[in-house]
Amino acid sequence: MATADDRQEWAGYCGLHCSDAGTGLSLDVSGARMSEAFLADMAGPLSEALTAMVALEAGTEANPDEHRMVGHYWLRAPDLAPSADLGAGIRRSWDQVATFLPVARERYRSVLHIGIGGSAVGPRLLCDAWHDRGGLAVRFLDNADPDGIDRALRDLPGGLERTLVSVVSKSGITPTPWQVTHEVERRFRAAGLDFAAHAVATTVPGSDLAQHAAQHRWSAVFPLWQWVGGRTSVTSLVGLLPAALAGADTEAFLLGAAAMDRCTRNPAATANPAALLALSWYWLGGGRGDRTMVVVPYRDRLALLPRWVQQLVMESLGKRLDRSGRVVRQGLTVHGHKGVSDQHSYFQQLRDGRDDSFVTLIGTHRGESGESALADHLFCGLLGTLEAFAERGRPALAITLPDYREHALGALLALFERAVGLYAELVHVNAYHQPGVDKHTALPLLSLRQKVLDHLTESGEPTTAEALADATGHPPVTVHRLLEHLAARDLVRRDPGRGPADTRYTAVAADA
Ligand SMILES: O=P(O)(O)OC[C@H]1O[C@H](O)[C@H](O)[C@@H](O)[C@@H]1O
Repeated sequence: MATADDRQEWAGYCGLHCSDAGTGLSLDVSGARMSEAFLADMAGPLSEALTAMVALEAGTEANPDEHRMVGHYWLRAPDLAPSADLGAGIRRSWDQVATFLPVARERYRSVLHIGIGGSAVGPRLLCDAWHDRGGLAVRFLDNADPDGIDRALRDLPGGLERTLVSVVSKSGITPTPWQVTHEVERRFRAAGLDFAAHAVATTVPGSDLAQHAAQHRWSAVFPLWQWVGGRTSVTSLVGLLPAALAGADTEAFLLGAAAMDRCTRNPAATANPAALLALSWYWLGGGRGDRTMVVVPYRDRLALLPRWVQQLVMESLGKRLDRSGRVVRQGLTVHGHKGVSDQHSYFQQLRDGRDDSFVTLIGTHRGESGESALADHLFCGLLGTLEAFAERGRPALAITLPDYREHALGALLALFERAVGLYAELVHVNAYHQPGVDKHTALPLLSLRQKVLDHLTESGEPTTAEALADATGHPPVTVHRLLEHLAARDLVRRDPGRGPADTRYTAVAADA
């Protein structure tokens, strides 16, 4: 017999349960326990947010700080683009991939995808989710770690001679992809291979990367546009090219995203899953991100989803200023990995300790055809977690998908893109620029590295960090930290003293 609490829970669940027939996605935000009064109070701000979203999709300068439009929704609905030219450009980019695919499949067995941030996180999620679609083996070089490159090149199907190098950088100037590309080019040269014949670039026309690819006669250059941000580029060729090379059905992926976009244009909040998510985030975090969002996909193939959501949310919402220039230091912290695994780790704190987060559990009803009843163990882990959090009064949201195939995943990613855009409107921040990101943090230290090695080589004398600081004009702490690294790499000899101040360093070898 249902108790009064059960009936109350049931009423709240039914009132806010949102299912979209077009995508099969269902959203349950009842665990947020939003009040009727809150929903009523937010009707106005939400209406304004939805109106701003209509203007954004019509091509207004929704990113005023960079004087740009925001066009990732047009990527899956080119007819929405504010000009026929833009729409035609998007379709041409699809045609360019379709033409390239058979050539690539014939010539290559592997892909080395070089990119970082939004030029890697989304593509990696797609290629991991659909790793067995029978296409090329796609490996990601998304960090400046030579060991990571060695690992990616080890046992590369077909070896370097059958490998396509796909360099993705919207701006075309991000240092790490450049450094990694030069390193990979060295590996190709050492193997006696013509790197340019194996290389393609995806970047904004006219960028340094585009010019470099043209000058060095790389195989192809695929287009990006300034009105697509890195964190919202997964439905551009940034995601479509690697996914297509991996053998995925990228048309279904775009159709799923477009279907969710249609659903999240609905002005009725309770029928708009993105609106419900944005309102839940606002309610749970007081519009200040006072609770951390923990994203937990209950599928191994979606284990990289939290990293994609993390960049999308935190790079969009984590802003010092709001749109009127007030200092707000906004944000919404995201972490997570996968269920059920995480239930046996940090869930202890989430249920029992600090009450400063909310979970968003993401499950799929189906996996691979004919999978065992273990899939029910997995899904019941999700359901059990919802109950367990409710029991402790800890907020938990749930998103369920029919499966993790292209259409469903397109819908899921589009849902989060729209929810972030609506939430940003509710808290009045520009979600589409990233003034806090410095692409060039390593460059001054690399320059100092060379100065230190040159100085030690010229002097030949054991030298302290402070003396090198004076000689190079850098703080002694910075110089000492770098010297300790160079000593550990046997690039300088370290004569230890009692502490950092009286340790001396001498050059031992030419710059490695
Ligand atoms: O694609 P790129 O221009 O190389 O940029 C790669 C990344 O650089 C920065 O970190 C931006 O904040 C990210 O949004 C972007 O995805």
